[in-house]
Amino acid sequence: MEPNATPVEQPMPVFYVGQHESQRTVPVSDRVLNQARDSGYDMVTTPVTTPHFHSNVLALLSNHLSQLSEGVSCSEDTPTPLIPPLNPTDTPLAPSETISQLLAVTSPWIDLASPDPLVANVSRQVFNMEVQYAAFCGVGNVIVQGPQLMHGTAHASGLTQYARAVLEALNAGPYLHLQILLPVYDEADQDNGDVMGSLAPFARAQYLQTAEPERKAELFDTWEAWDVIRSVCKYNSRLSVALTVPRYLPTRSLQSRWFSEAPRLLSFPASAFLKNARGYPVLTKPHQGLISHYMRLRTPPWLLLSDVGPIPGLAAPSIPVYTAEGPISPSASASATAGSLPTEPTPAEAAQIPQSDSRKHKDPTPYLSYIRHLQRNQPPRSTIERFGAGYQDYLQSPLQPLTDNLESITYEVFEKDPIKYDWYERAIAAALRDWRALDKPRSGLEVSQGADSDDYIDENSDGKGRVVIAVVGAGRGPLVTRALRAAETTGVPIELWAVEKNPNAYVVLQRHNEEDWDFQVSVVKSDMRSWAGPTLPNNTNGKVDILVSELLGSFADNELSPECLDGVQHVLSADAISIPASYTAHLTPIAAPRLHADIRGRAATDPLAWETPYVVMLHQIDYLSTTASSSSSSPDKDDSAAVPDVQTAWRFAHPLRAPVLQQSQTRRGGSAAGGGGGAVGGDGANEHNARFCRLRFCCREPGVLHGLAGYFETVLYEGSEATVELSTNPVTMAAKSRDMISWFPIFFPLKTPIHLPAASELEVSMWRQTDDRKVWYEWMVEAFVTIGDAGNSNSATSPATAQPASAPPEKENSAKPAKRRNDPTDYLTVPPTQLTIRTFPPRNHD
Ligand SMILES: C[S@@+](CC[C@H](N)C(=O)[O-])C[C@H]1O[C@@H](n2cnc3c(N)ncnc32)[C@H](O)[C@@H]1O
Repeated sequence: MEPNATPVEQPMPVFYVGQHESQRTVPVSDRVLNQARDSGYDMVTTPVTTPHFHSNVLALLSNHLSQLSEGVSCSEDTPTPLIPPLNPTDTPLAPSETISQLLAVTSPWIDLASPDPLVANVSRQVFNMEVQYAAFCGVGNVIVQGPQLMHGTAHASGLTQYARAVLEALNAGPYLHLQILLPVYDEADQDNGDVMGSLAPFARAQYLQTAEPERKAELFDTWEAWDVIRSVCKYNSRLSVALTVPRYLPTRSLQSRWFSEAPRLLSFPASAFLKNARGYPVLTKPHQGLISHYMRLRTPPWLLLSDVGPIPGLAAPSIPVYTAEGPISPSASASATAGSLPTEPTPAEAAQIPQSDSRKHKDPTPYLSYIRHLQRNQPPRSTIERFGAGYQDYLQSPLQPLTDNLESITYEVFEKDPIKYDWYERAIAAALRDWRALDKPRSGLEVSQGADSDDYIDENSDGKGRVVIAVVGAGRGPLVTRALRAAETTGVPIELWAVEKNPNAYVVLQRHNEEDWDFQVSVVKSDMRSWAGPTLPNNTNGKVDILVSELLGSFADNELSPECLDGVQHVLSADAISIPASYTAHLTPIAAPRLHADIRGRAATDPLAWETPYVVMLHQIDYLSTTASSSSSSPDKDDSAAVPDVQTAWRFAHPLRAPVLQQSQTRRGGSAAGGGGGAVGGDGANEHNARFCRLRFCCREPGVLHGLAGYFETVLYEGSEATVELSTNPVTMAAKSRDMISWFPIFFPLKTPIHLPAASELEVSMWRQTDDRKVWYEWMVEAFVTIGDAGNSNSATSPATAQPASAPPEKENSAKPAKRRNDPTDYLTVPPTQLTIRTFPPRNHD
C-alpha cells in the first residue's frame, strides 16, 4: 500500500513565457527586459555574440580556406586559425544584476558536428568562448542549437563530437544549465545550413565524400541524436532538451517519447501557429492538448515564442503600449503572468471590441495574448492529477508494514482513497449474500449464546449463527467499518474480529470500538501469524469464515501478503474464503530518463541505489512495448494512443491448498521428510511462495530501456453476482477501479540503459526469491534484434544499422528471422538481492 506522504493541492498551472528573436537588433538591456515584462513576457533571450563577431569568424575561416586552395600553404603545415578572445564589440552581454533572468543563445551558425575537422574546430572555439563568457557573466541558462544531422545527403557523423563539446561546456560553470534546441523531428527545410552565414557550407568536398553513406531520414532521428548527447554527458542533471514545436505534430509515439525526456523549454515559432478567421494566431487542438499535457507537470517547461514580432515599444519607447484594456503597466503585466486578471484580448474577446477601438489599440503581442488565453482556460485537474501532482516521478522506498509500524499520517493517506474501501465493501457484501444463499455453515455463535447478558442484539439473526469475519492487518479500522456496513446492508449476521500488530494503531482501533462501532468488534493486538483465532466462551478458539486483508504492495506481493496470509490460514474454517481471493503482478519495459538520472545521482552515495525497486507515480515515461499501432512514417498522422503491453508475471491465490501448506510445514525445521532444503537457502518452508517468469516484449520504435514498470491486479471476490477487482495496471485500471489512488506503480531500474534499435525484442526474467527469512526480487533483461528478411515487414526497418558492428554475418534468407543479442555490452545481468525484506521478524506473542 502506497504512497506514504500527504499530497499537496496544486494550483492551476503558471505559464512562463519567453520572447526570442533570431536576429535581435537591440541588445537586451535592463530597459529592454522591463519593456518585455511590461508586455507580459517573463523572460527574453539574448545572443552571446554580435553579428560583428560572426563576420570576423567568417572572414577568418574563408581567408584560411582560400590560402589552402590557392596553395599558399598546405593543410598539414598550416595550423587551424585561432579566434581571438572576445572584445566588447563581439558581445552584447556584461555581468549585471538582471543577467540571470536572460536566456543566452549560442550562435546557431556554427557546426560542431561538421565532417570537416576545420569547420568543427572553428565551431568548437566559438562554442567554448560563448559558453564560458555566458557563464562568467552569470547567465544560468544557455540555449544551444542542436547538431546539424544532415550534411548534404550524409547523416551526421560528427554527432559524438558535438556531444563531446557539450560535455566539456557543462564544466564551464557549476550552475550553468545547457538546453539543446532540437526540432521534434527532422524536417528537410530545417537544415541548419540554411542559417544565414552558417559555417556548414564551408565543409570541404573531400570530407563530405568520406562521410557515412546516404540514408533516409527517420522519424526518431532527432530523438536518437538527443539520446547520444545525453548519454555521452552521462545524464547530467544540468543538461536538458529544448524542443521546437512544428506546425504538424508527429505520431503519438514520438510525442510520448519526447514527453518522457522532460524538455525544459518548448519553442513555438510563428510557423507553428495558424491564423483564425479574424486573422489572429491560434494553435491547433492537438497543439493545445500538448501544451495542457506539459503544463500539468510538477516542473512544467518554459514556453518560448520565437520570431513572433519584436518587443512592443522598443522602437519608440515614449509611446505607451496599448492593449484592449488600455496601456500596460508593470503591475498589470505581473498579474497577467500570475494568470489572475484579464490580460490582452483573446481572439474571442477581441471580436467584442468595436472596430474603431480595435484598430486604435491593436494587440502588439497577439501570440503572447493567445498563450495567456490558453493559460487561463486550462482544463481542471482529474482526481488522480490532483492527488498525485506533488508525486510525479518522485522515487520512494516501498513500505514494509510487516517490519515497520506505520505512522498515523500514512494510514490517513490510505484512507483518502475514493475507490478502494467502496470496492472492499462491495466484495464483503457479495460474499455475505452468497454465504447466505449457499447456506454455508457459519462459525459464529448466535448472540443470545454469547457470554455477556449485555451482548449486542443482532436484529438480523436467523437462528443459523453468525458468519465470522476477521479483518487482519486492520490498521486504523476502515475495512472494519466497511465490514459492519456490508453486514447491515445485506442483513447477514456477523461476528467481527480486528487483528493488528501495530501497537499504536491498536489504540485507535479500541477507541473506534468504543466510540463508533458500539463494541461490536473484538479487537486483538497480535501478529496475525500468531493469532490462535476467535476466542470462544469456553476459552477455546473458533474459526474464521471470511478473512479480509489489505497487505498488497505496488507489485502485489512485495509487502509480503503471501507470507502473512499463509501464516494466518490455520484460523480458517473448511469453507472459508479470503478477500482478496488472488492477486497478480504485472510488468512492462519503459524508458524513464528522469528516473534514471535521479537514481544515478543517488548511486553516488548509496551503493544499493540500483538494486532497489522504487514506488513512484510514473509520469514522464514512455512505454517501449505497445500493442496498438503507434508507428507511422507520416509525421502529421494523428494516430491513436498506444496501449502498453503489460504482461502478467505471476499470481498468488488464497487460501492456500491444503497439500501445499502441509508440505511447507513438513519442510519447516529441516526434517529428512522435508527434502534437501530451499534452493537459495533455508529449509524451503516458504519456497511455495517463490516465483519466476520470463516475458517477451516487442519494441517497434528505437528506444532506450531504463527499467521495468510494475503493477498489480487483485480479485477481491468472485461470486454469483459479480467479480470485484482492483487494478493499477494502466491497461485495465479504468475498467476495474478507475480513480483509485492508493498505489503508485513500482520501478525496477537498470543500471546500464539498454539501447534498442527499431523492431527489437526484449526478454525479461524476473524471480521472487526466498530463503525462509527474506524475500527479494531479481531481474534481468536481454535485448535482441531480428536480422535477415523472413517476410516480416518489421524487420525491414534498417536491419543493417541495427546490428552491432562486431556481429558475424548471418545466413541469408533463413526461414525464421534470426535473433541476436543486441550489443553485448548492453546485456545486463542484475545481481541478486534486489529487494531485501525481513520476512519473518520474531512473531508477536501478545
Ligand atoms: C496496508 S496497511 C492496511 C491498513 C488498513 N487495513 C487499510 O486498508 O487502511 C496493512 C496493515 O497490516 C498490518 N500488518 C502487516 N503485517 C501484519 C501481520 N503479520 N500481522 C498483523 N498485522 C499486520 C500493518 O501494521 C498495517 O496496519
